[in-house]
Amino acid sequence: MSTIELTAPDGARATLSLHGGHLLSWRPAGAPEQLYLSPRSEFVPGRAIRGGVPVCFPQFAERGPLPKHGFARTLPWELVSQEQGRDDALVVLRLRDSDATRAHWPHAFELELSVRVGGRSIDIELACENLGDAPLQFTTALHTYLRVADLDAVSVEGLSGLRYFDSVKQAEALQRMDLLLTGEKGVLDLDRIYFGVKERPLVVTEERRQVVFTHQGFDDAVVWNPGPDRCAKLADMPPDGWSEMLCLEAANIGRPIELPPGESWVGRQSLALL
Ligand SMILES: O=P(O)(O)OC[C@H]1O[C@H](O)[C@H](O)[C@@H](O)[C@@H]1O
Repeated sequence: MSTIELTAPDGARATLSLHGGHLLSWRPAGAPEQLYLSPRSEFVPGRAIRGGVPVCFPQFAERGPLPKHGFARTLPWELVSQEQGRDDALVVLRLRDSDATRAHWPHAFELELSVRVGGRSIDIELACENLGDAPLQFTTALHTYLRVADLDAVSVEGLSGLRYFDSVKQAEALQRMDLLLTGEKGVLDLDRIYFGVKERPLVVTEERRQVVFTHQGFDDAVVWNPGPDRCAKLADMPPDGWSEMLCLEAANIGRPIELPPGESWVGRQSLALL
């Protein structure tokens, strides 16, 4: 599979795959790998990579008639540009409509994924332009798999007061506390869509490490960990893989993005290692 290596002058690095327009690895300057990539992931055309940052587009999960999470994560993307700045490195990838996309979704569109890495942060930007002459509508997510040493020691802050849909219990609930302890027994098998997160920063803490997630253009956030039982059923995950990852996804699910002809939408997820 074709991969692209980005290296900023300060040594911060990222690796992307043209398959799926998929960010596979992020190593901030002077720090180890921050993303989880399953050692059992398949890297074959037509299948999604397990880990990194899959692009869910134009449908999140099974909330519609399209294949799960849409088609963007399973198709080949093109390289548009790659450059090194004074203190960062940037790559832009593109996916345009094709026979493969029109077989599922009858729209002319251009999707661009831009990744900028430098210092202790990474910006992942997804843009969609409607190239057709009819309006289009989509849901989307940047499905980021954060690597953690031990899920039991991880907490997420920034979600208090938000409504969420619990996809495991198939029920809505309110997040009362600011702290979400991801490894707690009652919380394992965590699959929640938090609505109206907007630009609130979400802070993931694990012992002395903190990663701050900030979003622009995304209204919602998904927190997902399969837990041991569901993980055992995922052929592309090792049995204990669930304890080494936490997905924190920037998403637009509750209110699909509607684009009139010629209009564009842009969403950005930034991760900073403190
Ligand atoms: O296994 P995948 O198709 O990659 O989906 C992985 C997960 O993605 C999201 O986080 C959804 O909320 C989950 O319900 C889903 O299980």
